[in-house]
This record gives sequence, structure tokens and C-alpha cells, in this order.
Amino acid sequence: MSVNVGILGGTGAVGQRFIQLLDGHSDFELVAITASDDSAGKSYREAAKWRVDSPIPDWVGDIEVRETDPQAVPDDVDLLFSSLPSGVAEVVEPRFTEAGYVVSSNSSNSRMADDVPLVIPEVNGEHLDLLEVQQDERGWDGALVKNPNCSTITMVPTLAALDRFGLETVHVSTLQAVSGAGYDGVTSMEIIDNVIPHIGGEELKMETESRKLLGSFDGTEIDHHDVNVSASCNRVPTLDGHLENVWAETRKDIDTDDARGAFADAPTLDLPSAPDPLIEVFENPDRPQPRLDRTLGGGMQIAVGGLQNTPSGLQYNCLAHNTIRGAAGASLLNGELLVREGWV
Ligand SMILES: N[C@@H](CC=O)C(=O)O
Repeated sequence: MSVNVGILGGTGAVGQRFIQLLDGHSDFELVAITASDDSAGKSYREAAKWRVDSPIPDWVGDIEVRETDPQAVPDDVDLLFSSLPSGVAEVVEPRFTEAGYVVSSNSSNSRMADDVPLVIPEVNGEHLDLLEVQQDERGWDGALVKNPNCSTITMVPTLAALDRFGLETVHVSTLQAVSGAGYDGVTSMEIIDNVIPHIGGEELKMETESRKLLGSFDGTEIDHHDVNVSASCNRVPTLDGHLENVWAETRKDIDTDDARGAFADAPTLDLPSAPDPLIEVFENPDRPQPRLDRTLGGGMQIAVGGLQNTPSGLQYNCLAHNTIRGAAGASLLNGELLVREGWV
């Protein structure tokens, strides 16, 4: 089976990851790339300032970049991945879904809209059925699915595993890599020899998206989980890989062995980009580390370590590759789920 796919906003940092991950994908064939008007008409090689750690696949370098407009995308594209800046995506994504395209988007707009599924396949794949409500309400032939913010994705699979004990309160402090801010996000003068204890809007995203992802779906709407999440987000001088320190309090008292068991039981899916296991637990207390562990499972695994019981609940560290599991890989996995569930 081969599904023709396109990328909206294919020249930026996440767009480049999409291309890297789609090169040789078993089920998806990349046939269209769009970008800003400045890039339209150029070859991808000319348009993109390529910075991913593998060469531009030759066949991609020759693709002509198109305008980000439904008229410019060929009709035989079955699925679109979006890595547009959120301000652009807010305007443009609905044009594609109205025109009948199915869009799996990493952009942050509309993630919290009531009729937009926010999905991590291993956590809440059943929320995809919210698309029926979305199509009814909006009159779209297409559909829009979002994946959460990278820092949320790093933590939520571990929280989903612990929720069997009744999650009540979560505190999290993040150490986020510079690639999360994009290539032009923080300058070297700002971040070398430094930590920036603020990432605009990030804490609210972690607090609200987590509750939606962990919520239950009754076939009509999502009932957001009532867990209290407090986040403190920090930019650190690593390139890729968000490390997070988590304290989780549950209704039932648990020890570190209970947590290990829950993490080991986290679901693995039969989808091309799904890692097995989903969560890798380290016993060595100085792991996971971004440089050593961000590419586990092709960058799709969640690494956990440093488990200990504290007066503030179970403490642990978790890590994921922010532009793979936290962005392009997340949208790709949602695309694979959309295909499996018959939405594409
Ligand atoms: N909003 C995130 C993006 C993820 O990589 C960040 O700023 O790190």
C-alpha cells in the first residue's frame, strides 16, 4: 500500500525532519512540498537551508516547491503533514480541510479546539473519532488532527501509564533543547554558557494539552482529565532532546516498582513509526541524557530514569527527541493511525 503525501511548510526545521523521516517510509510517498511564496517555483534544494544531520535525499532536492494553496497541490495527494508557523496554519489549514484534504498537523493553532482531536496514538488514539463531530459541525470533507507540543509529548505517555493509580497532581520542570525554538529562535549569544528560564506560552501548553490528551471521549466530546499540572519551562544549550524532571502524585500510594511495571505495560502499536517499547526505563541514575539517548527507537521512544519516591510523589526524569517524537515523527505517527483507521 502506498499513500501519496505532501508537506505544508516543508522548508523549516520540522519540515526537514518530515522529509528525513519520509525518505524510505514503507507506506507513504512524498509527492508535494509547499512553502512560502518566496520559495514557490524553486527546487527544494534551492529553497531550503538544509540543516538536518543527513543529506537531502536526491529525489527530494529536485522537487519543485509549491505555493501553500489547495489549488497548487495535486488532487492525488491523500494526506498532508503540516509544519506551518501557527499564525499561517490558522488561516491556511481550514482551506485545505474544506477542499477535502486530511491534514495531520504539528502547528500549535487549534490544538485545544473542542472538535479537533489532539492525539498521541499510544495514549488516546480513540480520540480520532472526534473527526466525525468535526466534519458534521464544520461541513468539511477533509479533517484536521493535531499532535501536542514537544514538551507535552515527552511527559504524557509516562503520565498515561501512571494514571492506572489515579493521577492527581503533576509538577514538571523542563530542560528544552534549542531546536525547539527553530533555527532562528535563540541566538548563540543568548544560549551559550546560559539557561533561559522562560519559553513563551510553553507552560500553559503543557498544563492544558496534558489534560485533553488524558481525557476521556464519549463519542461526542472530550472530558478533560482533572489532574493538576504545574510546569516550569527552561531553554538549555542542548541541540535536540527535551529532558524533563517530573513529580507525580497519585491517589493510590505507589513505589518505584509499581511505576516500572506501569511503564513496561505502556502500549506499543503496530504502526511503521511506533517504537517498541514505547518507554525505555534506565536503572543507571544519570540516564537518560539528551546526547546519549535522544535517538532511541529512531527518536520515537520515551526514555525514563532516576525513579525515586519523594514527599512530593514519584519523581523521575523523562526524555524524548523534540523534533522527531515531539514534532515531525508525532504527525507522521498520527498519519499512520489515520490510514489504519480508514480516514485516509
Ligand atoms: N515549543 C517547543 C517546541 C518543541 O520542540 C519548544 O520551544 O521547545
